[in-house]
Amino acid sequence: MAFPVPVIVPVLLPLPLDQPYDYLLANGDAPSPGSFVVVPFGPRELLGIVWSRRSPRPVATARLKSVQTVLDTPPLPPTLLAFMQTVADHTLTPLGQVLRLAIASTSALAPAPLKLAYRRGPAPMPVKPSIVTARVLAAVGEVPGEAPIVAAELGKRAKASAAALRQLALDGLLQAVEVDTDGGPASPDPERPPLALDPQQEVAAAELVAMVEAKSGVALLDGVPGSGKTEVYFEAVAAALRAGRKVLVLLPEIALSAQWLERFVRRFGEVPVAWHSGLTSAQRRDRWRWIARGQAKVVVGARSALFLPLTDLGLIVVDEEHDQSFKQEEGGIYHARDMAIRRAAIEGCPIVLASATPSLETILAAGLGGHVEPEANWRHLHLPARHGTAPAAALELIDLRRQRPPRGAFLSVRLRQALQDTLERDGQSLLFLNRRGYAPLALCRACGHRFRCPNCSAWLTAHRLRRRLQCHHCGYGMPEPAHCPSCGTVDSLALSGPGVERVAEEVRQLLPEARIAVMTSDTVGTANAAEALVAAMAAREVDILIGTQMVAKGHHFPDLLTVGVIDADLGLAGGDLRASERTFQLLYQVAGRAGREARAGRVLVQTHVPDHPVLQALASGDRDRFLQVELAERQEAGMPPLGRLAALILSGPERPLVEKAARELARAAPFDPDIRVLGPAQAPIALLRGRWRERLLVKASAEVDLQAYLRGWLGAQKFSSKVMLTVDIDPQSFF
Ligand SMILES: Nc1ncnc2c1ncn2[C@@H]1O[C@H](COP(=O)(O)OP(=O)(O)OP(=O)(O)O)[C@@H](O)[C@H]1O
Ligand SMILES: [Zn+2]
Repeated sequence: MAFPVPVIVPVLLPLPLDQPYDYLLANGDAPSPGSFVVVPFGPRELLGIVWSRRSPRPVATARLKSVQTVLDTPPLPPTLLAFMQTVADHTLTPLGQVLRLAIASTSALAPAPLKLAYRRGPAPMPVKPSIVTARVLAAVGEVPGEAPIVAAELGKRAKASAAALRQLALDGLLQAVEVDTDGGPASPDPERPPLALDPQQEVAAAELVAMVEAKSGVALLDGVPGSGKTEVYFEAVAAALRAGRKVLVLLPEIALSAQWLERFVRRFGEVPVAWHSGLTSAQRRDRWRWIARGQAKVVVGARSALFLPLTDLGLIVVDEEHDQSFKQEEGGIYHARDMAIRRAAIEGCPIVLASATPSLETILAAGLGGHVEPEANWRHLHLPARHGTAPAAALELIDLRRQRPPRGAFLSVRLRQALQDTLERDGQSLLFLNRRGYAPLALCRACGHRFRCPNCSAWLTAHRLRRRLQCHHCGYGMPEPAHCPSCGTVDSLALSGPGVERVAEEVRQLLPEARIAVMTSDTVGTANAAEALVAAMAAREVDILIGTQMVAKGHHFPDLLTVGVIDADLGLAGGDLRASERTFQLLYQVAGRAGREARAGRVLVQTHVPDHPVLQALASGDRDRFLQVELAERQEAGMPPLGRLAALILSGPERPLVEKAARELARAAPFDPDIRVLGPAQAPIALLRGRWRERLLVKASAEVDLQAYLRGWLGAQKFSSKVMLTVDIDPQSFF
């Protein structure tokens, strides 16, 4: 006689741990890897998932605790489990922390709400049924086995009250059951007619469709703004849908993507399933379930969507692949574009990276720029011209050293005239300044005291609308002071430099008749507000839109004729490795908003350094030469993408402890002739949200297995509980 044998199941918990723990499951078959379970952990109960690999430190069976519940949520698919392991290995993030990314919210696991429904019950047909009874029984069908009908629907069809149905159930003529009525989202239809593609679009679309059919490949879809990149990759989306497979599209700031969604609906007739941080918990729950059950055919989302339990993927798209928002900097540091390439490989599907200004990483991998051979399986698809007749907008540099704005103002005469002309020609203008608030610096006129954040090494930014001084790193804020805290002088607050609010003030004085709107995360705090403002701009209810990088992204405003860049030099200061690359990307993208339809556009760029390579590249339109020069410089310096970097950041509330830990860590670095460890050095933002920060930078040549080196080094380190180590592989920011 066989006794039920308890099985041992490894369970991964969403904690910063690298390994699963073993648990016992009494009397049962081991649930498949990826299944959701609830287990005791210390005094708590935690949700975890069954992992595919046993704990490397086995514990005697007698001491193992038991799994409490196995949920009937669909298990995470094996490809997602493999992907999670890949992310953990690449980013040196504990596996359990990666799991946390994949189980975005536990409420998402709640089963679908059930509805009351009726089917035919066991009691025999009455000889003389009432009229209502006859109608109801006709509606549910004669045989007990038939599919139940939801109560409300049945009541309507048979013109019967809820009470009448209940009575019939008591009589056994009906049988009450509960059904899951969530049929999932409507499916986008690939068979709707696409736009007629122009020849260059046609060629690119055909290549992408071929990749979808071949189920592999990485394509850089490199097209100037307005060339129709979206329309082109929509054809690849259609091909994947026709093949019965699913599609994941990653967009930066999905909350801002109303125009993209509209175009999707025009092409496919239905909205895709959107996934982003602005969802309510009910929306999150429904959508997660649709995805887990395979009902969502197209999912569009911000970087977090990369960890959704999609199966049968036929295509991944990363739009605006160069965008900084794809890098998650906290709670598991990863780059969604780089990880998306890995997920595509695991899923066995192609991936499209779309951009008008690809990152140097992508340029290099695609073999563009002639530096190296493209990586195997990479393709470069080029759309060199705008769709339609609109010529590219003319770009003019305004040398602020010669054409100085009037005293106390920030717009040169040339730019002021352009705004006025545009208004008279009934066109719209866009002014871009990548700085929120009114002024970046607040100081006392009498003693020069500057206001800084108590929690961060940063100056406070003045926000006029709210009459407050604010820290953009930690959110600390204080009301505008009536007197100087240092010398006591009353009314001595001076605000220095421009932010978008101040530019808006200047434009309002200049063109009082113009309708002006400001677009920053302060003025449009929610996705709905952003959507409304974009709609107002598209509907010509705004003459001049002034904003931060929020205005640069993907918008298509047919009557936008003039783009003005208030301070092109802003991003060039500071000496960040990617300062030039990023400034070029941002300005090129903003410039691309001008003159997108019938009327020609122009772009005016104010700068103090018109000879800077970035500004010369913008003025000449020679992007590829600029990229060559940048790549050559990176090669010279051994910097990414031609070399590799990792940043180690130590932080904690007590400065001496952090500094000591950083020194000890540096001292313990193993020798390797191909690796240099730089630092420790105080971080540029030495105090952030009340934590002191020290940085080390690890620099290696491209062939080195940096992760292996770091694992060997960091694995042996012990830190005080008051010091935290954060590892940032391929860092994008260096603050
Ligand atoms: N073949 C086509 N037929 C009709 N309209 C098109 C076609 N291709 C593109 N368009 C239109 O041209 C505009 C620009 O296209 P789209 O936004 O796809 O370009 P893009 O390259 O993604 O631009 P950006 O990089 O600026 O976001 C859109 O309004 C789009 O609908
Ligand atoms: Zn702060």
